[in-house]
Amino acid sequence: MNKIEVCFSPELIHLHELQGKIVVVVDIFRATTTMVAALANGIEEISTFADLEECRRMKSQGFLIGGERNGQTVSGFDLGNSPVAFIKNEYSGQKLAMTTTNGTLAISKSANADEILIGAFPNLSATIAYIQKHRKDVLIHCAGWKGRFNLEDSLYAGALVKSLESSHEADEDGALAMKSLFEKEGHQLKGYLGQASHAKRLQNHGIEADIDFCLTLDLYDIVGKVENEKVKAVIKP
Ligand SMILES: O=C(O)[C@H](CS(=O)(=O)O)OP(=O)(O)O
Repeated sequence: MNKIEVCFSPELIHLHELQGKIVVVVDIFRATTTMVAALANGIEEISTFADLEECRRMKSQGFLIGGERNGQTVSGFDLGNSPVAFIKNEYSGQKLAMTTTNGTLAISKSANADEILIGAFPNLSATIAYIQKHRKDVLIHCAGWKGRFNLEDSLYAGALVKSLESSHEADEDGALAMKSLFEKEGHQLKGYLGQASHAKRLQNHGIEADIDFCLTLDLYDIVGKVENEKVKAVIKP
């Protein structure tokens, strides 16, 4: 049986071994959900940047540039960090460069993993199917918020731990705790996560549609995967 564990913040990732594992990076609100929505709606590949100015420079190389700081679209960028911006296929065929507060940092801190997947509720089942097929130990890397624990990434971690229980043993307390949380609250994702502090921040920015989208299950049959430092869609797990 393989193992599954949870890291609750990029600040704690140094405590975990990444080599040989599939690392699932998750930032439900909103970076990884936005990446999955972008790929499912025709974006060819996504380059991620922790540094804002590096990301901005990609515009001159023909990239669409998307990003936020403190939840607000960066001045001069084409897009912010909203998954809903992609759902009408408007940017199909383009390459996206992206920088966000938490999600892109978690991806850069996962570089030593065997494989890096991009986790989101709208492609939860596809990601589960990919992991079941590839049979490796799994580490769920929650992006959290500015180094802190958050509810939404942790509940997603619980959903993965629960769904993989026949193939992956949760042998550490974080994974066991999140499985219990998902067993208790997973049936009412939108009700439970509506109280999360990041959901409230998004409400304050007037972007309730993003919350709803980020908590919708299984809209897409693709897996987001980092290949040669770009996030791409794997269509068939
Ligand atoms: O855009 C978001 O929702 C957040 C912004 S912040 O952390 O609330 O400042 O960024 P993300 O990297 O997607 O968590």
